[in-house]
Amino acid sequence: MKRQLILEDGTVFVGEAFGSEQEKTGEVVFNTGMTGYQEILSDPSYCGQIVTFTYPLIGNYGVNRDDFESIEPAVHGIIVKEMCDFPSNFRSQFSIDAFLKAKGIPGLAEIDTRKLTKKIREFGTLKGKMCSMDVNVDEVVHSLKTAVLPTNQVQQVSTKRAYPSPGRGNKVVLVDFGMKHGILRELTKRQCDVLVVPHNVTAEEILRLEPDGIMLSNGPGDPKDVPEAIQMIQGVLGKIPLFGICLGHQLFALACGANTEKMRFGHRGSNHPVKDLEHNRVMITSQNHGYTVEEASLTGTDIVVTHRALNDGTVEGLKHKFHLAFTVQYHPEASPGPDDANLLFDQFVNLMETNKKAGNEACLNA
Ligand SMILES: NC(=O)CC[C@H](N)C(=O)O
Repeated sequence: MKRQLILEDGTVFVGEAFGSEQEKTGEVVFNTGMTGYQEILSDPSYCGQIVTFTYPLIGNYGVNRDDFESIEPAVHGIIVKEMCDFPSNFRSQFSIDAFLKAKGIPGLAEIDTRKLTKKIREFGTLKGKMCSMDVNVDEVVHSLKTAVLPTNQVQQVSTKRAYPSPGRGNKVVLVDFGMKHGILRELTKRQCDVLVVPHNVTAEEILRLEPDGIMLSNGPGDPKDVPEAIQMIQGVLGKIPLFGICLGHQLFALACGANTEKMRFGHRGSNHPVKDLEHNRVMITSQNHGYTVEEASLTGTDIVVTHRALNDGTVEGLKHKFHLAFTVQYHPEASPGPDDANLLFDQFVNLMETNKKAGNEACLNA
């Protein structure tokens, strides 16, 4: 069966349909990872987006029960050059096609994904719609041009209620803005006693729990659409050690008085080189972001750049000059991708330990 992707600039890509028959609109983005499609399609930060894979063959090792980054995928569509119909792997339980059908997500194969990616690189991310062949293209283009992207993605994917992930180590409040489960796995691996809380938790609620640390997760959309989180961060900063990832990093920057801006086409993939400026080391990182912290806006704030993207020089890490708080724009939990930056979770545990030993003084006078 044929299906088409219609873009807001009028471009139409006709290919083979797979997955669900639902028609969905979204911001079309590309991911340059060579593996890890299951983690990518279940990463809640893709909420409302349609993901094109630049790697030409997707689906060959199937979908298994272990590699999900969320229970309900929030992505609005998947585009590939070639979809493997007969996956082969000892862990595979179903095909992408069967999985997407069950989850109401449309797929499109056999289109020129290089052409689509080049277009996005040149013009920036575009709104698009995955449609059947009998729609009126002009009408769809018109509706895409006037469509406003949603602003409530974090609300859609964040947990509705707090839930524990018990451990015997440091007490961590993990704020779920659309958390990848890899973050929870890394904290659990380090024996942390985690309480996952919804995105709209207040600073008072967190302080009442007396945690040893607070972790801000990744999440979808524009960080400026989550003002309640910015306020919460201002309320806990300097009182509890803090570690933020991706959306958490952007929210931290906003809370400290810096600014964020939308990038032309963002960073999505598991092969992004980042320089750790403090240790003069380069890491290959996993990334998925369309916004970035505007470097010029850091002047006059109390935060400094600790990491930088080597491809385009954008800010990839920050730390507070006076408080125990640091954040990264990339994904140290990997899943998918290289775990070069995994030690940041150890660094977070060390901060919590240091602060506890100092009777919380370290946090105030870092
Ligand atoms: N993975 C993330 O947390 C992404 C953050 C934000 N939604 C962005 O696109 O920049």
